Amino acid sequence: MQHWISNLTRQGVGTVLPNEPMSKYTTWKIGGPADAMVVPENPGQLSRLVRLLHEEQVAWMVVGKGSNMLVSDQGIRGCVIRLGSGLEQIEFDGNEARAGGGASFVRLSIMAGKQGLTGLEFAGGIPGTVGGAVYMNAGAHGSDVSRIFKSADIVLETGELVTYTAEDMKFDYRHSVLHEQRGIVAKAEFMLASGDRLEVAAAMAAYKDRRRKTQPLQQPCAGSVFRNPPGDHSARLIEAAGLKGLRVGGAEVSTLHANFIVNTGQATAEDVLTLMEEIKAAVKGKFGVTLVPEVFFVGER
Ligand SMILES: Cc1cc2nc3c(=O)[nH]c(=O)nc-3n(C[C@H](O)[C@H](O)[C@H](O)COP(=O)(O)OP(=O)(O)OC[C@H]3O[C@@H](n4cnc5c(N)ncnc54)[C@H](O)[C@@H]3O)c2cc1C
Ligand SMILES: NC(=O)C1=CN([C@@H]2O[C@H](COP(=O)(O)OP(=O)(O)OC[C@H]3O[C@@H](n4cnc5c(N)ncnc54)[C@H](OP(=O)(O)O)[C@@H]3O)[C@@H](O)[C@H]2O)C=CC1
Ligand SMILES: C=C(O[C@H]1[C@H](O)[C@@H](CO)O[C@H](OP(=O)(O)OP(=O)(O)OC[C@H]2O[C@@H](n3ccc(=O)[nH]c3=O)[C@H](O)[C@@H]2O)[C@@H]1NC(C)=O)C(=O)O
Repeated sequence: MQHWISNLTRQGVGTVLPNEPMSKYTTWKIGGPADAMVVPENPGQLSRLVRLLHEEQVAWMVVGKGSNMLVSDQGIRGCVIRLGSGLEQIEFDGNEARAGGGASFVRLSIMAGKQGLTGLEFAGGIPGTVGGAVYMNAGAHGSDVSRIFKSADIVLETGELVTYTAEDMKFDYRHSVLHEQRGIVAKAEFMLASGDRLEVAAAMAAYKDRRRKTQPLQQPCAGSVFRNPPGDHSARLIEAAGLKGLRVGGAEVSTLHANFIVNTGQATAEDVLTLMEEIKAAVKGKFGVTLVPEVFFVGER
């Protein structure tokens, strides 16, 4: 076992899982092993873990629910951090919601609705963590995280804990400052408004119904594969290029939604990457538009 892995085991910074298959932690169900996954159970363990990795110069990354991530078949060299139960708590204080970075974003939205709070209805079908949603400025149905975000406690690469406001986060379409400055969202606060419980529930049910009809929720996928180009929809371009149903190995352009790639059973990361390249080439050739991936490819290739 590598020195740093046995060292982490001794340091009490959370559960250490050597050689952990990442396919268990991605919604595509794809990905080779991480050298080690570490699951800190509380903010203190998280800070100490990041500080130790920094001191030992071990490469690390954080995974939420792996719903926007393509992990290489060779897996990930270094440490993958996944937030444990003490970083999944959700609480409400008046119109404010506070959630650990590892909390389910869907669960947060459902609980907010039950409290009679409005603002998180859009999150009902986004199957990630609060940390992943803040990192991505996740959004749907005309809203996104930036509209309700108040602040976040973030552990920086050095282990230092900072509190970032909405301005600090530099939110944009599927973008936050964390794309340039590495850090882990340990906790986030959202400012909601008091609303009508029944109206919130009805809006969420309508969004859910629309998703069921337009997105392949029953097949392993990672949501939209490509960002939308300004003023257009990647799905429209991919469908118009005649690519629905196109397959490479076990990866297929969804026949329901053209910007989703589904794992039909045994897809590898290479299958998905090759299919993405074919889609990009066809759309560029036909419409002159360069599609930009929304999903992150991580690991060794
Ligand atoms: C069926 C389906 C529907 C979807 N619909 C939508 C949608 O409508 N709108 C939308 O925006 N997205 C959608 N997505 C994509 C995805 O759910 C979102 O991007 C989500 O916010 C990712 O969260 P995650 O926890 O799974 O992040 P992951 O995929 O685990 O990670 C994504 C990125 O966030 C980083 N990250 C994760 N946790 C943290 C943390 N605590 N601190 C700092 N960085 C972190 C990771 O390092 C990585 O770079 C959909 C996906 C699926 C499968
Ligand atoms: N295709 C894929 O690869 C994946 C798709 N998904 C989809 O994403 C969505 C969220 O997934 P996940 O984060 O894992 O949460 P869950 O599916 O675990 O949802 C947790 C609970 O919330 C309920 N729920 C989910 N969405 C809504 C909503 N919009 N309004 C009200 N209640 C809701 C669920 O009810 P109920 O059981 O009735 O839905 C369930 O009781 C689900 O629709 C799921 O099917 C999730 C992961 C991977
Ligand atoms: C799923 C994601 O977010 C989704 C989010 O759920 C939905 C709903 O708000 O709006 C975006 O999709 P989208 O632009 O494809 O929205 P949809 O409403 O599904 O489709 C838009 C339009 O594209 C066209 N369309 C869609 C699907 C398809 O197979 N073919 C097609 O031509 C239709 O004209 C449709 O009206 C987000 N995607 C991006 C890249 O911005 C994600 O980011 O992972």
